[in-house]
Amino acid sequence: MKNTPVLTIRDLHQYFEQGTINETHALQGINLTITEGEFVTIIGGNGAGKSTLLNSIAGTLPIDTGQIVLDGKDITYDSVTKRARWIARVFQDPKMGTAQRLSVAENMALAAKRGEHHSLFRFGTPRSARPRFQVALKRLNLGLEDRLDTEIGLLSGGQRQAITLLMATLQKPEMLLLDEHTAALDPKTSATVLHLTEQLVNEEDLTALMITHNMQDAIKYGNRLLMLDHGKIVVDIAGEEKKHLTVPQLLDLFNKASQEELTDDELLLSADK
Ligand SMILES: Nc1ncnc2c1ncn2[C@@H]1O[C@H](COP(=O)(O)OP(=O)(O)OP(=O)(O)O)[C@@H](O)[C@H]1O
Repeated sequence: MKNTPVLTIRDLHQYFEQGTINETHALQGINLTITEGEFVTIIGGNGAGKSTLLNSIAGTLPIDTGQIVLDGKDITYDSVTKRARWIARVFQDPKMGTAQRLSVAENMALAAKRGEHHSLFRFGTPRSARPRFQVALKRLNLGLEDRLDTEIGLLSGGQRQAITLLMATLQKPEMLLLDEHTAALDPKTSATVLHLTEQLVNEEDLTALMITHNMQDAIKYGNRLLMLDHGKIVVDIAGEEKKHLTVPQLLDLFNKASQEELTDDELLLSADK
């Protein structure tokens, strides 16, 4: 049902090296509710807290203060492994998220069992699952349905990210976290994988959170946009307002909301793409 909260974050604070001269207050009281079917893009300068936010949700960082509720369950103190039953994540590095020496089919078989205890893994590929994997791969339109027995490590970065994405959604996650998952790809491949991301999110009715450094992508994809600055959400735009947003308007919003003028070269370059 739409408008049902999937993820609720209450007053989340994250510190690094607390109490030392190097203390960083990386997340400064984040309050956020993401509802079913929302595809949220997150943008912000270097060090704004984007990865820290995703790490806090995924559980790779213990939370200093605050609460995280996923689909009604308080997961604030749950382990990464436990959260993996409900949260899928795709990283920037195409080598992460797949076992390089295993075949496409073997990787997909493991993904289909995401979140289950490792001792339950039956290594190898149940033959009965192969047609299902082929159908899923065909949707990528990259000819990968004929490469079920190819070692994943032999595929290109773009092909691997496409498969990782597919694997993340084989068992519908309650939340899909995309951590700059196209940043290591060339612009054309990045566009293909982003298009595929949108297609999967829409077709599977997923709830997703995607970090990007590219302002145009942040505007083009998804139905809600958050901008982070110094550990705070400074822009939160959704629906029609987001659809009609332009890069200069977004830069303007950022400069109005931010503690400092946007000087981040990477972000500016991305904006020009
Ligand atoms: N493990 C860590 N130890 C110490 N400080 C950290 C650690 N991880 C992040 N930080 C600091 O926390 C702040 C937020 O970092 P984070 O990586 O979340 O930013 P980001 O928005 O993802 O940046 P980028 O776009 O550069 O990846 C930064 O000041 C960073 O230096």
